[in-house]
Amino acid sequence: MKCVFVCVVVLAMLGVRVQAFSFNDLTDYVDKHQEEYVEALRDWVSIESDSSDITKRAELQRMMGVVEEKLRGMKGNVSMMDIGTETLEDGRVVALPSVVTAVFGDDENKHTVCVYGHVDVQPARREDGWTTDPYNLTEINGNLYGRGASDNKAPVLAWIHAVEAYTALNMELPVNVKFLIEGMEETGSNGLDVLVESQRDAFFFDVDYIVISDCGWQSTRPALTYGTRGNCYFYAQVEGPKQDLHSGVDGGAVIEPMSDLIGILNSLISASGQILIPGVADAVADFTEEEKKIYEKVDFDMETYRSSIGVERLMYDNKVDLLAHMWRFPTISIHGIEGAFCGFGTKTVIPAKVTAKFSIRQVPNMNPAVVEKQVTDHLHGVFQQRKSPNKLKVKMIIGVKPWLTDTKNALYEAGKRAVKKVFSVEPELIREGGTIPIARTFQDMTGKDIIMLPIGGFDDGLHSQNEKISRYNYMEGTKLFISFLHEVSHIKNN
Ligand SMILES: CC(C)C[C@H](N)C(=O)NCC(=O)O
Repeated sequence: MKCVFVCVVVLAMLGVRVQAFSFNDLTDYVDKHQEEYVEALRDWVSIESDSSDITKRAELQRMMGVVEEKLRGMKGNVSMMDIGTETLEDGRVVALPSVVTAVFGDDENKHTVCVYGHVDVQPARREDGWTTDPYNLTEINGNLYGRGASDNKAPVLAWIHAVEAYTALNMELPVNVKFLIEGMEETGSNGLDVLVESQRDAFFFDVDYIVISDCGWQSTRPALTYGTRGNCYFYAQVEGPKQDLHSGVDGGAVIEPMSDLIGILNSLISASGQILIPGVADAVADFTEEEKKIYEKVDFDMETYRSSIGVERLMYDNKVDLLAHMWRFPTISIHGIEGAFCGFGTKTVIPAKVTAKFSIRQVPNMNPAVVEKQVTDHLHGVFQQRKSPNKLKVKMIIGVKPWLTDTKNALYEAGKRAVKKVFSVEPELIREGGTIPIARTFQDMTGKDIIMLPIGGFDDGLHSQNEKISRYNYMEGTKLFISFLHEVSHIKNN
């Protein structure tokens, strides 16, 4: 408190008036700066910071520099943390993008909140079926379309703008705020867990709470998220002839790698979504009656969801089972096959080497190391039965554990009050089917309380064509973060 008093006196002597907290002034500030916020998002979206494409690594590093510059401009204590290198499939060693950290305030009488976010994106090309240029933010009917708009550039900007609003109005930040912004989230947060471990007694020493806004609501109702699934991402490669062959000339003479690959992929999952790999489902935590009751109450309209994603029928015909399979059961998705013919036209090739990419979402109490062995043994077993002369290689590329927390604590209460203040409704408590790789690391390595405070809409189309965030969610989300910081400052020390 003494420190706060001294600061106020010094600022008064310098003729700077410290304004008392006024939520209305802060929200007016956000409303008046809407266009600037949209322009900032436009600048960020224009950078193709795709972490999965090594040819875009310079752009990704430029993106990290833009974040650094913005935070420096706000007079934060900013660092660009080097997180080492990664070795690519072809053996090349390349630098990982720097992680940006920034510190606003070090008042030991205040709580310290660490905001985690990422500014890398999934790939996007106009030809994928986008109606607008994915890297040129385009507003249509109140929605801001662009790759990374919702995942996770607008939420990161909203956090920055929340802090900026306090300082621009000479209003004291109610808590110390630290930022940790990375550029590899979409590909498993490579290098970040090592950084978190090494910073446990440095950057994290005074952090009380970690907040993540890298997810979305389940409906139009604001939500607080208390669980994410993990992910095990696999490559399965079948290699046959020394080069591609002609299916007319050579077809019939060779056992085709693609047929082998499709054959083994077909052994992963049944038509009704049941995982067929022995042992994988055994570790899954029991689905309790208590949990079912929670899911029954979730404000989620299956029909709205079904039509928003454009399918005829969903895998389950009741809300509880559907939510359970989106949030708390493992699922297998087959993403693509490298080396396979996938262009326009009717090329009649026999591909010589094909690599399938698939992933298995992880839930409590699965263990990626165990899943890796189960999948590898299973695929080799099925492949062996085919008696193929081709070669199979199976490799787990990403192995991330799920995250789950208890919401009965002061942090979630602060989140609830913040939502109520801005949206005049109680938030929904939801889980998330996607993966935030570092969430579990934060939990295990720092032991800090974590909250997920999403501002994305349920229909934002993350990773898909026409990803967007609504102007409403972006602006009200900024107000939510302002309110949250204020509410956290009221948490009593134990
Ligand atoms: C909805 C997810 C938690 C958002 C996240 N940024 C993400 O896409 N993570 C990677 C994933 O594949 O889930």
